[in-house]
This record gives sequence, C-alpha cells and structure tokens, in this order.
Amino acid sequence: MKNRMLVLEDGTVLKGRAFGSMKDAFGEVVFNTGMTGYQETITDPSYSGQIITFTYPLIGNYGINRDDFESIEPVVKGVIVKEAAEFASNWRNQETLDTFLKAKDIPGISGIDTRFLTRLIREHGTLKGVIANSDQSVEEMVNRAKASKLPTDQIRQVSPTKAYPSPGSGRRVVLIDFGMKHSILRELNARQCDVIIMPYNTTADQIRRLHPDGVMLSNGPGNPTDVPDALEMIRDIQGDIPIFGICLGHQLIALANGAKTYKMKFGHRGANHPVQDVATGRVDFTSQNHGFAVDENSLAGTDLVVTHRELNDGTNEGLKHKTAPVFSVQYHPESAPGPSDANYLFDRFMQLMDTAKGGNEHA
Ligand SMILES: NC(=O)CC[C@H](N)C(=O)O
Repeated sequence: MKNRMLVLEDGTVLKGRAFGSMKDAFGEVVFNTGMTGYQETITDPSYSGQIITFTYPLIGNYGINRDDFESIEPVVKGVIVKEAAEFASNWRNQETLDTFLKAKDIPGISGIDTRFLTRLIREHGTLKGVIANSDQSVEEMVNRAKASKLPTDQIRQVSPTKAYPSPGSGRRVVLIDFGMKHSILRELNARQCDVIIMPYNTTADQIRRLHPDGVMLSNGPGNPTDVPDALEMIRDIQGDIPIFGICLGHQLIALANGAKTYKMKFGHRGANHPVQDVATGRVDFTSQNHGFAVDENSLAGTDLVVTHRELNDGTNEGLKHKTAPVFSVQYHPESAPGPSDANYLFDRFMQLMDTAKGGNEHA
C-alpha cells in the first residue's frame, strides 16, 4: 500500500498508508470516540468539510452493509484510523470500507497513532489538516492547510433543492433537511408520520400551506449562523406549530430566540456522552456529533429554558420554550450509531403534536 501522510496546520506530520481514494483531502480534523458504527458516522452529512479520526483502533472489520447508511452520498473529507481491516467479516457485509471509500472518492489513511492525534486535538483544539501523498512538500501542505477556509455554504450543499414526500397515514410532519441523517426520517416513518422533507430555506408560508401537525428541524453541518433564513422561519411558526429540533435544529431554535452559539474547543463526537435531564435527574447515554454549542449565559432574557446538560463538561444539551410547543436536544435521539436511551423523545414529539391539536386522534 502506498505511503501517505497527514499534515496538520501546526506543522505536525504523521506518516501512514493509503486506503480509499488517493486524492488530497483538506478539512477540519476531528475525532470520534465511538467503538462501532463507522458506516453511520462516515455517512452522517454533519461531517461535511471534516476529516474524522476514529479513536477505536480497528475500523472496517464488519465491512459496509446496505442498512446502515445515514445518507446515500457521504460528504466527509477523509478518514483517519490506526488499523483499517482488510477483510470484512459479518453476515450483513457487502463490501469493504476500502472499496466503499474508493467508490465515493474519499481518502483514508491508516497506521496513524490516533491516541497521540486525539490528545493533540484535545490540547490544541480542532486543527485543519490534509491527507496527501508522501512525495509532496510538507511545507506547502502546512501552508495550504492553514490557508484552507471552512465553507459557509455546507448546508446548502447537502440540503435538497425541492420538497418531496415520504408518505404515511398518521401525523403530518414537515422535516426541514439541513443535512438530515436518514435515521431521523426512519423514526418518523416508524411512527406512521406523513412526512414532507423540505429544503433548508423553506419559508413559514410554504410550511403553513401544508398544514403540518409538527415541524422537525434536522441535524446539519457547519456553523448554525450560516442559515439566517431558517431563524426567520422558526420565529414565524413557533407558537403555532409544534417544533422538535435535533443538533443543528437545536442550535437554530436557540439562535431564533435570541440566544447565542459558540464553537467548542474540540466538540463532542461519540456514542457514550452522558446527558442529564435537569428536571428529573435522569441520565441518558447519547450519540453526539457537534462542534458548536448553545451558550447558556445567553439564555437570560429569552423565552427558552434549559432541559438537559452534558455531564462531562456541563455544556447545554437541551432546551424548551416557556410557552410555545417547542423543544430540542443537542444530541441524537435517533442514535445510529449509538445507544437508543433517548429514543422516547420522538414519542414526546408525537404527544406534543396531539396536545397542540387538542386531541389524541392518532394515539
Ligand atoms: N450534528 C449536527 O447537527 C451538528 C451541528 C453543527 N454543525 C455542529 O457541529 O455543532
């Protein structure tokens, strides 16, 4: 296998071997601590523009299957692992991670000391970097990594351009797709919802014309301040239509109500983040993937109240509106990958829609 290198903007060079595509990949180097679920992680559109380091040392051992995609076309920039399994063994396996990444033109690098790299990121904060062929000039790669800019149109790139339905016989839900993971749609489908998936810049008027019982705001890549149109839409419909926001959707609800978000030092990406419900004390283990967070200090004077916090670092993980039927979480109740402790939040959304309608017709 060809030698490749990972060059970071601080000048760090880590040597490894190629798998997947052989192109150069520039991106923000982040780490995910999940011990399994690489297929879901790699295909989660929220990783747009990022190079994922897997801290679990063996990746690819059960291959790629037809069921675990979170999007059809992955948008992650690259994959960093300690060891990439050459042989995949699982009854669901259809191809190896290597052939999948080649087909999707996503570069990987193996043989990297991912423990060292993760410590570096934890200390320094998220770093920009490049996976490149070893025969290139390191100096040039460092400069290019430094100069590379994180795009501000990532949500536009992954959001659909037109609305389309995912029909069901139950509650009508408009799902705003900022780069949604398929599992959010799967959870709504599992509850028979009549879902209409709509673009990131859908207006309040376009939503009202569909007379939904509720609006779901999906996860998505990049900085939540990149999509101001969505804030106007949220302000317009909140109070009239129940809203449930996940991850980016959570951050957008906060911004729409006058709170602020900030970029975290290295974010939360993994499948075992403990989150506490501040009202009940209940702790759920949650799947997470975010680099921004809601600043709780900015909630004073808004109509939002804190419902959940991360137990490791105390950051905000959930909000609800004081009067309107609006709630949101920073973590992933659809899991995929990760524990399904928080799955009941989709049932809570169903109840919220029924209560707002003044009845219980779908129960
Ligand atoms: N998964 C998400 O929706 C991520 C939200 C946002 N892009 C962040 O990194 O914080």
